This record gives sequence, structure tokens and C-alpha cells, in this order.
Amino acid sequence: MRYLTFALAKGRLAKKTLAYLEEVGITCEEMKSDTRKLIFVNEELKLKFFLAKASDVPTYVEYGAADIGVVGKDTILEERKNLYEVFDLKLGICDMVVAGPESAREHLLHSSSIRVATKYPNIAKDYFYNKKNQKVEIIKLNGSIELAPLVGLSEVIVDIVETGATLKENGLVVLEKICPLSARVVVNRVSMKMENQRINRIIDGLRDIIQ
Ligand SMILES: Nc1ncnc2c1ncn2[C@@H]1O[C@H](COP(=O)(O)OP(=O)(O)OP(=O)(O)O)[C@@H](O)[C@H]1O
Ligand SMILES: O=P(O)(O)OC[C@H]1O[C@H](OP(=O)(O)OP(=O)(O)O)[C@H](O)[C@@H]1O
Repeated sequence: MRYLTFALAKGRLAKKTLAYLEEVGITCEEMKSDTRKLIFVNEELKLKFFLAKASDVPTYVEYGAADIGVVGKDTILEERKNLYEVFDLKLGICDMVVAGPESAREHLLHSSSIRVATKYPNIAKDYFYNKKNQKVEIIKLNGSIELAPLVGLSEVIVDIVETGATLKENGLVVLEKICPLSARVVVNRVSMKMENQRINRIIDGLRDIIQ
């Protein structure tokens, strides 16, 4: 039997994803230890696991380097890879929003000369260009997005809001909601056909514990 390979997003989602997998009998003790090792193997179940940067998970799965991945819907929308999104794990629940100072609300409604800072340029383009038909300038950043309107880099941002604490502490508010987000299980298109039974057994197990 060949190994089924899982690509998991390191960071926020990793711990909870591992806890869910454990509940359906998929364990990888080694992975929980403090190690620099990148690949972990469960010989008994013929499974391999690796932790990758969240934004790279769809790439590993599209190319078949991983059969299954767990990653945020934000990353799926941004990376636009060719894969099956099979299941909502209902963890890492948050929203993609347009945010800024209250003073940007009017500007956002009427002006086209708006700058939007974001880690998610494709999501921002899709929202402003396709859904709203509004020509804005999109500026790509890699983190601490809330800084942009505070220092005059942009009028608004497109970013994730979970508790709202970061926005609040920086005097910003949600101006428009783009979409809800949560972690999803994604599967390589060929693996879905070739390993259908094994993959469906895992997905059914996860579905049972979440419902
Ligand atoms: N408060 C939150 N902020 C950011 N992401 C969140 C939050 N709550 C849940 N998530 C989800 O967790 C995923 C992983 O977030 P995490 O912060 O670990 O990585 P990242 O910010 O995408 O990557 P990196 O920090 O390496 O750029 C996100 O893609 C999103 O789906
Ligand atoms: O609504 P909240 O609960 O405050 O969470 C939202 C914040 O968390 C994320 O940032 P992250 O911690 O990933 O850091 P980053 O800004 O460096 O991406 C996101 O980009 C927001 O800044």
C-alpha cells in the first residue's frame, strides 16, 4: 500500500488540525515534539505528514506532493489552485473584511482613488474589480496590515478579522464584509480518484466528529 501524504498549515491551524486527526485515530506523536524534522511517518497507517507554510499548502496538493491538505479558505481563494475542496473543518473561523478608519467609509463609497493594502491581492481584486466594479489601487503587504492606514500607506485594508481586537486597538473598524472563512480539507484531483476509499474514510471520520 502506498503512503497517503498530508500537508498541514503550520501556525494557528496546526494544533487543532492534529487534535481532529487524532480523534479519528490518525496519530503522529513525533509531530507534536519540538523538532526541526519536516516529515513524519505513521508506518502502521501508511501515512506521512508534513507542516508547510500555510500559503504553500495548496501548491503541494495541486502538484500531488501531498494527497490531502488542511488550510484556511482565505489561502484557497488567494492561491487559486486546481484542487478539490471537500470539507469544512469549522475551525479557524474568521471573516475577510474591508477595514479602515471610520473616516474612510464615505471615501470607500464614492471614490475610485482608493488604496487598499492587503496580504490577499487576489481576494481584494476579485472583490473590488469583479464584485463591486470599483477601480482601486491594491498594495501587497506581508503582515501587520493594520499599520497601512495608520501611517498613510493606504486608506483601507483587506484582511482577516477574528475577535476584532487588532482593529479596535488601532482605531479601525470593519467597513465591509467580504466573506466568512474557516479551515478546509483539500484533496489532489488524481488522489481523489486513485485513493478514493482511503480518503473518504478519513473525511467521513472527520465529518462524524464535527457534526
Ligand atoms: N486571527 C486570525 N488571523 C489570521 N488567520 C486566522 C485567524 N484566525 C484564523 N485564521 C486562519 O488561520 C490561517 C493560518 O493563519 P496563520 O496566522 O497561522 O498563518 P498566516 O498568517 O497565513 O501565515 P504567515 O504568518 O506565515 O504569513 C489563516 O489562513 C486563516 O484561515
Ligand atoms: O481580529 P483579531 O482577533 O485581532 O485577529 C486579526 C489579526 O490576526 C491576523 O494577524 P496575524 O496575527 O496573523 O499577524 P500578521 O498581521 O503579521 O499577519 C490578521 O491579519 C489580523 O491582523
